[in-house]
Amino acid sequence: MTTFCLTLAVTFVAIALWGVSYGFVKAGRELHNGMLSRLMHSPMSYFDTTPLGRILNRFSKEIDTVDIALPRNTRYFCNAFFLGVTLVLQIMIALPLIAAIVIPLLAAIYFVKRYYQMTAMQLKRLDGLTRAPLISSLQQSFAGTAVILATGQTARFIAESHRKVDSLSSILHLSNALLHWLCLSNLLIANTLTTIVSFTCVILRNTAAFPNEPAVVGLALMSAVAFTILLQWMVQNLCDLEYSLLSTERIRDYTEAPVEAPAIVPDNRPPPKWPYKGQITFQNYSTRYRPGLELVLEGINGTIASGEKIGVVGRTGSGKSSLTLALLRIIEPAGGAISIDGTDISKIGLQDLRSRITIIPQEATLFGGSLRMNVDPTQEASDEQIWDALESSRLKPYFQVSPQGLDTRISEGGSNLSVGQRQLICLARALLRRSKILILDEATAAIDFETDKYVQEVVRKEFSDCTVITIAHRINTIMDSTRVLVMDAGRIREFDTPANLVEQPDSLFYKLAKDAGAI
Ligand SMILES: Nc1ncnc2c1ncn2[C@@H]1O[C@H](COP(=O)(O)OP(=O)(O)OP(=O)(O)O)[C@@H](O)[C@H]1O
Repeated sequence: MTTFCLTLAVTFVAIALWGVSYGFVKAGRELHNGMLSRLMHSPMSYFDTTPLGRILNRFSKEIDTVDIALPRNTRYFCNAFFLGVTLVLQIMIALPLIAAIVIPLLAAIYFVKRYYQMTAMQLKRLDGLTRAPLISSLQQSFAGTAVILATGQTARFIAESHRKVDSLSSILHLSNALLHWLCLSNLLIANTLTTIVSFTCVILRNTAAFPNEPAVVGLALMSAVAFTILLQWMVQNLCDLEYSLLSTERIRDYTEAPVEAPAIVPDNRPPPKWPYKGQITFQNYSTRYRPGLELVLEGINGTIASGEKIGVVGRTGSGKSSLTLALLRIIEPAGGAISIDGTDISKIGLQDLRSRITIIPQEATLFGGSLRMNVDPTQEASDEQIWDALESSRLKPYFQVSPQGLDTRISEGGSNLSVGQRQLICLARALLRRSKILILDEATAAIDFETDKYVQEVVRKEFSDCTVITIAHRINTIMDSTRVLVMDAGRIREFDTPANLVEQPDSLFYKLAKDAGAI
C-alpha cells in the first residue's frame, strides 16, 4: 500500500515537472522570438559596439541550449530525481536505521555539487569568452579570403585560428577533467551508501530490526546498487540544468537590447503622398554616432529646394555619408532638426520616413533569392515594370538570356554578380520605387566611367522632378548639379552652384575639382 501511494505521488509530481519542462520549451521560443525582433530593431550603434561573433553565438549555441538541452535536462533530472528518491525510500522502508546516514550523505552530495558547479560556471564563462573570438575570427577570415590570399597572410591567419582553437580546447579539456572528478566523487558517496546498507544487513541479521522477508533485504541491496549508478546521473543532470538556465539569462540580456524609435507614430503619420515636393531643410542640425563620441555633423544649416540636384563633396571623413544616414535617421539628432516638406522627420515613425526616401548606398545590398525579389522586395511591381527598370539600368540584355529570366538566382550578397552589376540592380530598385527624394551615396564608385555617365543620365531623366543628393567620388559627375555642398570636418563649408564655386580659386571645391582634373 505504502509503495502504491508513493508511486502515485511520484507520478503526479513527475507529471507536474513535465509541465514545467514544457513551460521551458515555450519560454525558450518566446525568448528566441523576443531576441530576434529586438535585434531587428536595434540601432546601428548597438551593432557597432557588439561583436557579430557574440550575436551569432547567442543565436546558435545559446538558442540551441534553450531549445534542446534545457527541456532535455529538465526531463532527465526529473526522472533521475524521482527514481533516486524512490530508491532511498525503499532502502529506508526496508532498513529504517539507514535514515541516520541519509542526511550526512545528502550534505556530502550538496558540497561536491557546489564545488563542481562553482568551477564549471567559471569554465563556462571562459568557454563563451574564447568561443566568440573564434567565431568572429573565422567570419572575418572568410569575408577577407581574397585579401588574405592576395597578401600572402594565410599562414598568419591559420596560426591565429589555431591559437584560438587551442584556447577553446583547453577549456573543453578542463571541463572534461572536472566532469570526471564529479563522477569519482559521486561514486565514492554512493558506494558508501551501498557499503553501509550491506554491513547493516550483515550486522542486523539476527536481530528484530532485520526484515522478515528476504526479498525486502534483496530490494534494499538492489536499490543501494542502483543508487550508485543513478546519483552520478542525477547530480550531473542537475548541474546541466542549471547551466542551461544560464543560457536563458544570456538570451534575456539580448531581449533587452536597445531599439530604434517606433516604426510608426500613429498620431503623427505623414499623408500617403508625402513628401510632395522633396524640399529638405537643415536647422542647426548636429549628430553623433553614439553618446560619448564627438559630433560628426555640427551646426548644419541650409535648404535643398524641391527637385534640386545636389552634389555633395568633401575629403574622406568629412561627414558626407553621415549626412545621408541623418536623413534616414539611422543616426539620431544631437541637436537641431531636419524637415522634409515642412515635416520634422524626428517626429514621424521610422518606417514612414524610410519608405519615402530611396538610397543607393556605397555597398549594394543584395539578398540570396531571385532577381525579381531583389529588384522588387515589396513584390508590388509587374514583370513588365521590373523588365523596364532593368532595361533602364542596362541589365536587361544580361538577364534576358538567362533561361530563368526574373527568377534567375542571385547568390547571397550578390556574389555571382560584379560589384557594378550589383549597383545597377540597386538602381533598378530605385527606379521601381520612384520616391520624391533619391540619395546616391558614392553609388557609382565601382562602375566604369562610361556606365557612371549613363547612370547619371538615367537619374537625370527618370528623376527629373525629384530631389537628388549625389555623394560623388568623381567630381565630374556632379559638375552639372544645381548646387554643390562641400563638407569639411562635419560642417558645410560651401553651398553654391558649381559655376560660382570654380570661379573662386580660394574655395575648397576649386581645389577638389583641380586635384581631380575636372577644371
Ligand atoms: N559607425 C561609426 N561609428 C563612429 N564614428 C563613425 C562611424 N562611421 C563614421 N564615423 C565617423 O564619422 C565621421 C564622418 O564619417 P563619414 O563616413 O560620414 O565620412 P565621409 O565623408 O562619408 O567619408 P568617405 O568619403 O570616406 O565615405 C568620420 O570621422 C568617421 O570616423
